[in-house]
Amino acid sequence: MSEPNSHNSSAARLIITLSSDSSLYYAVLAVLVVTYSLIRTLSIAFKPGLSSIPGPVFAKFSSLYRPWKLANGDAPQFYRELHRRYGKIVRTGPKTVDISDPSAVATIYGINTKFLKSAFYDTFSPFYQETVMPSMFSIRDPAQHRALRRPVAQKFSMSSIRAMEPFADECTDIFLDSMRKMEGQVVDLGDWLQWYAFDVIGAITFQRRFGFMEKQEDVPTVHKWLMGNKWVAKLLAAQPFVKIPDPLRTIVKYTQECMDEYDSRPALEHSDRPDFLAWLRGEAAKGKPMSERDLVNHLSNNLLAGSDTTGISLRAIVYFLVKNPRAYKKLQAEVDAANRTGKLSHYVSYAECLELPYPQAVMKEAMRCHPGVSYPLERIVPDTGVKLCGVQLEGGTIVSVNAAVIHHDKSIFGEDAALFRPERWTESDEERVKFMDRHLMTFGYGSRTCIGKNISIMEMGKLIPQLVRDFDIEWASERPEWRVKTFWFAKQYGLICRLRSRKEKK
Ligand code: HEM
Repeated sequence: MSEPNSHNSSAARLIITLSSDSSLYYAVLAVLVVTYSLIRTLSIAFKPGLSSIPGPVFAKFSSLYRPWKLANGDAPQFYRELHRRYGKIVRTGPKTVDISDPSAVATIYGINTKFLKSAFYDTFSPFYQETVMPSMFSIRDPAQHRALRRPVAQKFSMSSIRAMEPFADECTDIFLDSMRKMEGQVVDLGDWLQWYAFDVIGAITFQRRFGFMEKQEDVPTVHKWLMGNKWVAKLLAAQPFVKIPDPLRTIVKYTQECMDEYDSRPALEHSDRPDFLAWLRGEAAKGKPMSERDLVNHLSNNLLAGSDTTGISLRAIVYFLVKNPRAYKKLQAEVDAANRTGKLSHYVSYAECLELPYPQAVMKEAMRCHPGVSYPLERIVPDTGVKLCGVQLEGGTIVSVNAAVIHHDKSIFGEDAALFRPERWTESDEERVKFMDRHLMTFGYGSRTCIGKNISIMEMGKLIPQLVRDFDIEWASERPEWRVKTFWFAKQYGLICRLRSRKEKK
C-alpha cells in the first residue's frame, strides 16, 4: 500500500515543481513533443511494407521532400528520374508512393475504384461567401461528387458540345484576324493560344468572352507557392502586406458578375442560348432548380479546369508541329486535300475535324508528350489495403501515377516513347492502339476522368486545321527551346513564332 502512495506523492511533487517553474514546464513539454515526433517519424519511416519500397532517404522521414524537390517546376523530369533510378514503385514521402506500372493504373483509378482523391486537391477548392466550396474537380467524397456531377453531365454530351461550336468560331475569327495583322512579325503564340482558350471557355460558359485576345493582357494563374500548399495559401491570404493575386477568387467573382448580368436582362434575350449558364437556368425553369452556390461552383469550375489545360495543350500541338516540319507538312497536306475536296467548311466543324486522322493523331500525340497536368494524381489507398508492384500497402497510404511518367513507358508506347511520332496512332495495329489508349492519362482516368475532354477536343480539333490552312508557322525564338514550369499544370513559356499567310498557296 505504501508504494503507490509514494509514487503519487512524487508525481504530485513533480507537477507542483513544474507548474511553479514555467520554463522547466515548457522544457519538459518540448522534450516530450520532440520525443513523440521522433518516435512517430521513425515508426512511419520503418513501417513494414513501406520501408521495403526504394526511394530517396530523406523522403522516408519528411513530407517536405517533395515540395523541396518540386519547387523549381521540374516535376516531369524529377519523377521520371526517380523511376529510372528506383523502379516502378518509389517512396516519395513518409506515407506517399509514386507508381509507374501499367497494371496499377486501372486498380488505382478504374471506374469502381475505392481510392479517393487525397487532401492535395483541397487547395483547388475556391471560397464562396467565405466558406470553402469544393468543386466537381476537387471534391473528395464520392457521394458528394456524384451529386455535383449528375445534374450537369448532359451538358457535356456530344450533342450539347456541337451546339457550342459557334462560340469557338467567333473566337477563331478574332484569333485568325489578329494573326493576319501580325503576319511576318515575331509573335508569342503561347500567349495568344492561352487567350484564345480562356475566351472560348468564357463564351461557352456564359456567352461572355474575357476579351483577353482584344486586350492582349495576362490571364490570372495560380501562383506556384499556392499550388498544393493549403497552409501557405491560407497564411498568404491572411497577411496584410503582400497581396498575391488569387485566381480562384477572381474567377468566382467574375462568375457572379456574369450571372448578375444574365439575370438583369429580359428572359427572351437568352431563351435559346446554348451556353452553360442559360442551360442551367433553363433546367431550373423546367423544375430542376440548382442552388446559387452550385451554379457558381459549376460555372467557375469550367473556367478553372477548362482554360489553362486547353491553352497548354494547344501550345503543345503547335510546338511539336513547328519543331517537326515533316509532321507539319503531312498534317497540312491532309488538311489541304480535305479542303480541296470540299470536306472542310469555312469554320471547320467538330464533325469534320474528327474525320481527319492525322491531325487527330497529332493532337493526341502532342498531349501524350506534353500532358497539361504533369503532376501525380494522388489517391488514398482504401482501408482494405492493396498490393501494388508486389508490395502490400496499408490503408491511408497515398499512391499516384503521373501522366508525364507513364506516357514515357516503353512497354506501352514503344522504344521511341520519348519522341513525338503521331504515326504510332495511325500505323500501329488495332490492339496496340487500344492498349496505348488504355494507358493514356492526359485527361485523367476512370471514375474521375475529365468531363470536359470533348469540349477541348472540339476547340482544338477545329482551330488547328484552320490555323495551318491559313498559315505557315516557323520557330522565331532566339532560344532553341521553350521553357516549361510545372506546378500541377505544365505551363510553357517562349513559344515565339512567325506566321506567314498561305492564301496564295490554296
Ligand atoms: C486539354 C484540355 C484538358 C485537360 C488536359 C484536362 C485534364 C484533366 C485531368 C487530368 C483531370 C483529372 C484530374 C485528376 O484525376 O486529378 C480532369 C478532370 C476534370 N476536368 Fe479536365 N482537362 C481539360 C479540359 C477540361 C475542360 C474544357 C473542362 C470543362 C469545361 C474540364 C473540366 C474538368 C472537370 C470538371 C474535372 C473533374 C471531373 C470529375 O472529377 O468528375 N476539363 N481534367
